[in-house]
Amino acid sequence: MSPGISLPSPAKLNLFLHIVGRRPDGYHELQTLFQFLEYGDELSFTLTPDQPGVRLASSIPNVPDNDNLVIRAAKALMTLSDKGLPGVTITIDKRLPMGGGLGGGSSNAATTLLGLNHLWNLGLSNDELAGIGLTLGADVPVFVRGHAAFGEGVGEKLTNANPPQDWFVVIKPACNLNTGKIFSEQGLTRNTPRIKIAPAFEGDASRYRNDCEGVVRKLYPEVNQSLEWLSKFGPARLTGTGACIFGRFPTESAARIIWESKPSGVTGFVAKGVNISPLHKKLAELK
Ligand SMILES: C[C@](O)(CO)[C@H](O)COP(=O)(O)OP(=O)(O)OC[C@H]1O[C@@H](n2ccc(N)nc2=O)[C@H](O)[C@@H]1O
Ligand SMILES: Nc1ncnc2c1ncn2[C@@H]1O[C@H](COP(=O)(O)OP(=O)(O)OP(=O)(O)O)[C@@H](O)[C@H]1O
Repeated sequence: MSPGISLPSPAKLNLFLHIVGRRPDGYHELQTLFQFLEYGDELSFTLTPDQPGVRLASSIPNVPDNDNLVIRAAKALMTLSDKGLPGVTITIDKRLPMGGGLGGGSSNAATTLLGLNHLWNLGLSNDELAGIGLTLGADVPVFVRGHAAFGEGVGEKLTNANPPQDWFVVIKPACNLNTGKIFSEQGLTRNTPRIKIAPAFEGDASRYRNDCEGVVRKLYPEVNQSLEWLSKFGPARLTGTGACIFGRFPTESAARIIWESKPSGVTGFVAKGVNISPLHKKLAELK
């Protein structure tokens, strides 16, 4: 049996997302609050000393392996090392909807960076891994660092935060949504005044919003309908550029009661918000 490990690749929520400006390269400057969910994909890494290189046990639908963030992250690490590294087969057990604003691809990239740093004994620091992660996507660094955080810039300037670890009902409306398209919409709010990060948010993200919500609601009636339904029970909001939305509840049972009353055909899940990533909890157990 070849040595290997299995690691969680959790989802994130943007508890709020403000667009505060635009950089000369067209990217939007954000202020956001990231929290992890105790729910996500699972990645398994099996070393294959007799077979060099990195490969997926099976492909993800509609994502060529060379574009898969897992392969891109593994290759980025491989090129950094001059050691003869053993090959690895990576299995992705996907639970997170893709293109849902839950950061599944970015989280998979971060789990790969941390998992292979561990398995290959590369000794890279989380700062170094976050730097590599940023070249793969703006949301990768927060998953690498593994602590709930305020994100600024495009989300890479991180300040640790401790929002309440509530329970969430997450709904995936039946539409697929493209981040680039939402950020290029004319009607998008791009001038929300910057807020002072600490301690203004302490414990209460409910007075903040997601600036993408207006255009997403207009373009995707499915998102609008889901938000209308979920907001009957408390504040409900979009995560990232959507399409997923979430409602916050103080207890698991409160969240489950609402989940059980969902209209037929609605998909999603119930999960706890956590300030330390499940990935980092698992890695700490392995040390
Ligand atoms: C929406 C968030 O999930 C919030 O956490 C992230 O900001 C998404 O960041 P990301 O994963 O880097 O997004 P991508 O899917 O690579 O971005 C697709 C496209 O959206 C636009 N984009 C993305 C992020 C950003 N801050 N400003 C942008 O204008 C860019 O045109 C980019 O080419
Ligand atoms: N391992 C992967 N898992 C999911 N998507 C991947 C992966 N590798 C590449 N991708 C590509 O990335 C796109 C975005 O996927 P992801 O699940 O990260 O979306 P998201 O939840 O909207 O992320 P974000 O909140 O960062 O915008 C997918 O549509 C897919 O083409």
